[in-house]
Amino acid sequence: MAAYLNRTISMVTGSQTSTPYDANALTDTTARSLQNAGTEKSPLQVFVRAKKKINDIYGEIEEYVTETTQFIGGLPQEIEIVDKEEKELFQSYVQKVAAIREVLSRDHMKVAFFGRTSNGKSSVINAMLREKILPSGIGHTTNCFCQVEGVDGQEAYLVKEGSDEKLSVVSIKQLANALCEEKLSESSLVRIYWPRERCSLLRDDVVFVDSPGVDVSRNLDDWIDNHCLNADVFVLVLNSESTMTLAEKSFFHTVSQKLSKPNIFVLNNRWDASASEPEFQDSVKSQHQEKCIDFLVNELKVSSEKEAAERVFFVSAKETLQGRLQEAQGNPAHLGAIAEGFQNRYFEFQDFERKFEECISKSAVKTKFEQHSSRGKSIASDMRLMLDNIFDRANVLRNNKLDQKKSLTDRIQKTENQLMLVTREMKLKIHSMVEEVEQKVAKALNEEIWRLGVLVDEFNMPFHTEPLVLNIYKKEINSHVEAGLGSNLRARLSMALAMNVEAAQREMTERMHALIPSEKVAAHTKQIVTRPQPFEMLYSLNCQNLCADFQEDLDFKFSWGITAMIQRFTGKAKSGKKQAAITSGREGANNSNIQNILSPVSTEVDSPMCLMPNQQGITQEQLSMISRIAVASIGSQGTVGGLLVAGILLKTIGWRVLVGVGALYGCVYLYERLSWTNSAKERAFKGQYVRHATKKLKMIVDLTSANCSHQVQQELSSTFARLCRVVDTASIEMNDELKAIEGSLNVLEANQKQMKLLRNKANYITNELEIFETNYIKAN
Ligand SMILES: Nc1nc2c(ncn2[C@@H]2O[C@H](COP(=O)(O)OP(=O)(O)OP(=O)(O)O)[C@@H](O)[C@H]2O)c(=O)[nH]1
Repeated sequence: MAAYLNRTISMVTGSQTSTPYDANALTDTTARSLQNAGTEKSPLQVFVRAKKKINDIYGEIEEYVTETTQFIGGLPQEIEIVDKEEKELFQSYVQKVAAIREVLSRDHMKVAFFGRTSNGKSSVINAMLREKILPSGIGHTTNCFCQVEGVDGQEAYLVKEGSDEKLSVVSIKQLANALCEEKLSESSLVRIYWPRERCSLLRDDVVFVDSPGVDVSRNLDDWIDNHCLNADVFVLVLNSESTMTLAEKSFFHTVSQKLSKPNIFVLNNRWDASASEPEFQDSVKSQHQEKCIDFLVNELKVSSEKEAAERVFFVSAKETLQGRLQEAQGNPAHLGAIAEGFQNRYFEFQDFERKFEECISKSAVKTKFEQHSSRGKSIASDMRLMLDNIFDRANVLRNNKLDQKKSLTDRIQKTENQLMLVTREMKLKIHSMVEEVEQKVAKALNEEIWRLGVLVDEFNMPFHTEPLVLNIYKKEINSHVEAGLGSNLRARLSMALAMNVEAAQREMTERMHALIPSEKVAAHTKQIVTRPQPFEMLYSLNCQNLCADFQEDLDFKFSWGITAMIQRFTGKAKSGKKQAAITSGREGANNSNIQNILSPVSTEVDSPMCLMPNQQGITQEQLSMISRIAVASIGSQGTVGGLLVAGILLKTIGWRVLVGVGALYGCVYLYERLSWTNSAKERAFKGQYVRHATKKLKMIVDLTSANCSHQVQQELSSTFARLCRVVDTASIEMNDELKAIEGSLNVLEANQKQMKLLRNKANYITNELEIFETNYIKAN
């Protein structure tokens, strides 16, 4: 081993100063360090390093593809920037990379040996492996394809084609037996796993394929298809004792047809035989050399003449193996029965090995890793392209979302401003409408009150002074007046008012709808609870309560009686002043007494009119009392006075005139007394009622008009409030929408950031592969 290393180093460095045997003098440590140096400088290390590097890069690619696929798969559904097909495409890249990594892990440098039976193919492999692994012997020993490859651990085993069973192999004899145990098809493959540690070539991932002799089979096409297509180097093992046969030539013709420029080495084996005839050695060698070069250059056209000269060797596998086995035991290689010229043949074998290593390493790196590298670059570029597309789509979506956000923000702002404006305007509108309604109702009610007499005259229920009947009459006349007034007011006002209210509501609705996005108007309009019936004004006159304190006075009163006269005179004098007082005090009276008047409780209290003082501080009751005293004083007490008055009158006017006047007075009295019938009483009742009701109704004009205006205000305010709620709901929805858009934007931006990162990673991977190609493929 040490000698081999020494020579290898000499050949690599070009130094010829030390002999192979000088290595014996080297210490173990020096030998080991040389061995390491040799290993590190071995051309096979290029493949080993390249394999490690491309494996590392593919590890990164796998990580990258997995990360990207997970990222794409995890993109939220609502962000519709990736469809199902794309996700599946990304997923397919994970599988592709896994498959490439699987192939990569199995990538090795493969050398296949072909030649006629017994040319020494197995012997050459054994010599290269420095151990007798494959059985060799006279006759046809290799009856199927045998692939020798390294395996971790100490145990050697073989696996036959179509089986997973590991058959343990300890010795060569066992292996030979195992191979012969059953009849194997000549193109079937037996894999022999040999501990890597026992052979540097196996450690460096070189796989050896031994074949049955090309002269024993006609299925050469199958051989090539099954075992040769991924071979990096072919070694044609010839028997230097004879010439190249047609079978050998035709096999390699087929190989060169199926593969583009295969790397072919030609080993003229058994060259030790030439030692017995040294006089013909050179001429035979040059003949063989010429033919082999011609075969490679002119027939197969796989290499130039210069290259071909470097690929033809004259060796002795048998001797080399023997020498190496001696070395392994610590003996010189030449120990034992070795023919003349061993040293040169041994050197030539080593030369072959070095060139073979250079060639196979270069070839395998190029054929295997160049493909992986370009596939890796294409995967990275595909991923980057897909990410670019998705990124662009995300950008379009983001710009859309930004536009949406802007228009929605503007819309919300505009809605808020408009809502304030419309609210202000609607407040004014409602206020003016309310005032208008108040005025209209007051005017209409006043007019109706002035026409109350007509309404009362229309009441034609039979009248009777009997108290029970009179009570019913009063109730009915109250109802009649209430209903009549109500219907008159409705006829005059309701239609116009309702139309005004509806017009105002329509305007409100239109103004408010203008604040809601058009697409939402329909949905929101449904939410507005519309009134089942159109707006109708209620005039709560409640005459029953209002006139509950009405007290009729149906006693006969002589119109020329003293009391009536006093009342007439005092009434005329004071009527103007009284009317003014009532008008000016009405406001205050209304405010203080109106609730009492309208409320049922007011019926139980004394009539305000009964208690109302006149302008001189005398009540009606007091007035009546005075007139009664005056009559009584004349009728009962004043005999003297009466006589005195009569005497004065008699003396002044004359008794005839006095009697005439008295008779006339009596007639008038009689007339009035007789005409005080039921219908006269009814008229008197109605007159009194009209006066009373007019007085009472005038007191509630303001309240009624205020009540009506309040109804309008209520109606319009509630409509406006409902519309405000609708606008508020729409605003809330718009705000929610805005939040959702902002959320989507955040998600999009975060995803775009991640996409950029992944794109950069793809660039990094491409860059790594470029460097790999520069260092390992273009440098070769
Ligand atoms: N003298 C001499 N004999 C050799 C040499 N190489 C191989 N032999 C012998 O030739 C015989 C056949 O060798 P193998 O290695 O089995 O030849 P092979 O091409 O593998 O034969 P098959 O497996 O039958 O195809 C064996 O007896 C070897 O010892 C050599 O370089 N010189």
